[in-house]
Amino acid sequence: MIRLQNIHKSYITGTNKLHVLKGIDLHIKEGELLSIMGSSGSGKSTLLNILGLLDNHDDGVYVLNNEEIKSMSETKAAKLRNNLLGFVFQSFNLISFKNAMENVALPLYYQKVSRKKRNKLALEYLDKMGLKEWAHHMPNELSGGQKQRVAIARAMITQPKIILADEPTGALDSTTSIEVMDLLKEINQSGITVIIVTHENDIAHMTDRIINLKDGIIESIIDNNQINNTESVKIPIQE
Ligand SMILES: Nc1ncnc2c1ncn2[C@@H]1O[C@H](COP(=O)(O)OP(=O)(O)OP(=O)(O)O)[C@@H](O)[C@H]1O
Repeated sequence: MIRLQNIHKSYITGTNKLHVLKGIDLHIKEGELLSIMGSSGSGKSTLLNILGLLDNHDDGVYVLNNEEIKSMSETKAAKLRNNLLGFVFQSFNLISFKNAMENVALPLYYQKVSRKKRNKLALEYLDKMGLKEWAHHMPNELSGGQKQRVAIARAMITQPKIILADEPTGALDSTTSIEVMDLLKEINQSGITVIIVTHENDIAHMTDRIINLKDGIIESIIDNNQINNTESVKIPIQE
């Protein structure tokens, strides 16, 4: 589903060049639940933005769903982004003057789906997230966990194959974090690939694999399924 080969990314500010990703090699299988960890500034969000086609890599090969990204036009990349990917953010990014149903329906507005159909679908997705009664409430009337579930419903309404979540539990207390993770796990069990950036060990250990980034390279990969099934712990990176 996703193959990264020797991905590099630098940011240039004024006369300074900051080399953030220094050769990332990674293969993510369809249906995987994966987390990316690493200290602040290690390049987690940069990597997620590249995976989500929100930013370009400078060098290396990125193949998404059998298509190489670098040689792709911006229009094609936007189409792929809209059809294949769903995004969830730490700060929920809900529109404050639209109710929960309208927030969930928004991606379908851009796909020119009729108001009646998009509201019907939004209600279905809110129902799946256990939020049907909250459909007509404004974001400021919802708890953090409810807001994140609305944001997840919004990410799911276009039926993406991959969900990219940047610190989805970063603004939530621990009980609510587990609830949101359980929801993302359920989504993953329906066959959707889920990639989560997190600072929290507990959250990362709920995923299949943990990618540890350090200074722009993958320092180690932890296979949680192997840990659960066997004695194996860390898989060293082979250069
Ligand atoms: N658009 C940009 N322009 C210039 N520098 C940037 C830009 N985006 C990120 N950086 C820098 O790149 C480095 C990596 O940033 P990134 O956000 O990927 O790290 P991170 O691991 O996600 O950090 P955090 O955990 O704090 O969110 C940081 O030093 C950051 O300041």
